[in-house]
Amino acid sequence: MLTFDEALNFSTILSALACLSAGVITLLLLLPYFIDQLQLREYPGALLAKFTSGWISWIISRNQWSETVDRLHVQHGSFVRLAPNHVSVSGPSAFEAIYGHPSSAAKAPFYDIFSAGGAANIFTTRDRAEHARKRRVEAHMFSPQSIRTLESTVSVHFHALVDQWDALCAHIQKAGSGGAEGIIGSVSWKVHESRVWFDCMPWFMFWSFDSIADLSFGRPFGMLVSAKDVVRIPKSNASGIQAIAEAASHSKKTELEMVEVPLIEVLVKRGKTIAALAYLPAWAQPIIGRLPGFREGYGAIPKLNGIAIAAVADRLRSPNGRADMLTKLLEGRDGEGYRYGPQELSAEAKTLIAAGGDTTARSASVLPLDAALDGTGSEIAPYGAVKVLPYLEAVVNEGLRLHSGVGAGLPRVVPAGGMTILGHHLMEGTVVSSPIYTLHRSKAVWGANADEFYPERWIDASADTKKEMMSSFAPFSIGLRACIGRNLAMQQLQIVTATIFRRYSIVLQDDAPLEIQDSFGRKPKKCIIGVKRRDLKVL
Ligand code: HEM
Repeated sequence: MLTFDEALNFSTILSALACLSAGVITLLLLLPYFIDQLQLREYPGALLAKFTSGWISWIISRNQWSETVDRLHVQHGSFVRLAPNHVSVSGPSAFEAIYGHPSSAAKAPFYDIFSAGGAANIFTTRDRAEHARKRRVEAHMFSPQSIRTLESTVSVHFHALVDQWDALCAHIQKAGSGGAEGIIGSVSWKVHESRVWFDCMPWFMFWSFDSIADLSFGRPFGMLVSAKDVVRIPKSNASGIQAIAEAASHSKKTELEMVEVPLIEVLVKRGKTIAALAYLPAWAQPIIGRLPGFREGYGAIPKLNGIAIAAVADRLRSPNGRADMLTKLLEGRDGEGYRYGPQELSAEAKTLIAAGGDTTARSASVLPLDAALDGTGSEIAPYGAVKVLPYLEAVVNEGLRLHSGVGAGLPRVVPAGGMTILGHHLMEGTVVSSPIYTLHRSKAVWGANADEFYPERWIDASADTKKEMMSSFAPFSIGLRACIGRNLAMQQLQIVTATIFRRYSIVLQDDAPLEIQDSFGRKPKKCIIGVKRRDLKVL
């Protein structure tokens, strides 16, 4: 038992320790601000952002990333400080300076967490030489010519999607003048007012992930047919990597124990957390990642690795002879004859699933589609017939402008010698980014109706205005690190928009703005639509 004096001493020591820790923490936060090594003190922004990268992480974890940065740019102008070492610069010239071909700014440490538990891949690597090597190996997989040859593979999944939606529409007749409701797989539907109503997001996800899995590994996940968010992963990622190595070297095949996980749910949980953690120092990520609110998303990171490992292992253990992207990755060599090993193969496969599996179309016009598609004799819009339709292209562009898959600024590090942007010299080592969300909504470029979905702007624009619009339109980013899957994404978006809007009459449940998950990827949380078959004379 402590005496009164001892207890007093003990509590004095505790208080002193607490004061000391608070002092050290305050000093650690304040010192860099006053030393101002990167000379960023003059840049405006949220007060906390000047002292800690915890501020931007907090904003991201609150689902307010793109809108907060956009609001700060409206309030303060082109330059906004997002963290002690990070400045966001808005506008087309800044975008070009940071990401365009002449720029040698490398990706920031932000990207490291995206390779956690696996090797760096084409999307995450920060090393210029490694990136160039990967890009050389993979570029031909995504050339317009290669993409055209994939049309017959992806068409199977367009058919599977319309088969499911036709089955949903059939409930309208069955319900007669009354209502009805039910579930296909894990997606619920309701019939009322002569339409079937459902959330289209899971359907587009199933379609998109099945297509990318088929293109990449020669077999779909089977989500569209089962209408369920279920894929299989190895019980342990290490055993999956071992299975890939064995299959690649044609040695014995160890039995691989598998478990089922929900892919879309894993991606959503991972997406909500990973970008918030990514801006924190590497040592803090596993600590914060284990706190309530982050734990589930942090735990989802290795699961995505597992999904990629399973897909590669499965495909190598039972090849089907089709020339899918994995075949090309296996055969692919850079100029020096380098080939991917098991870790690197699964890391690249992860990027294909995560980056390529989330492409959705938003809206379209039916009139020019009928004229172009009548007589093609196909239920699925052939790419050759739809890629030349200006209004369809305008609709897809407008969807990509307002709902671009990535809204945030992609962080880069200012290279040796510094970088001058809009007349401001930024020092070597400064993290710099330019937000796509703000670029796509600038009233100076897009006009007073910048926040409206108005495809006609792409048709009505004069040549000069169109040029200005194009320099402020970068859904796939630009330069050396621009999206490698752009051709595939545009082909998929144009076919799905044309096919769906030609076949069905679609209305939104309400006019309220879509609720968005604003992580590294931006996407609607859900989108309820009312669908019925259009009365087409020719199909
Ligand atoms: C509408 C659909 C898509 C959008 C809006 C989109 C957008 C982007 C953006 C903005 C980047 C730059 C990311 C950064 O710098 O951090 C990127 C990179 C990338 N995307 Fe996409 N993407 C789409 C579809 C696809 C598809 C279908 C694939 C492949 C199957 C793909 C594969 C990649 C890869 C591998 C990179 C990294 C490229 C590199 O660093 O060299 N994307 N994408």
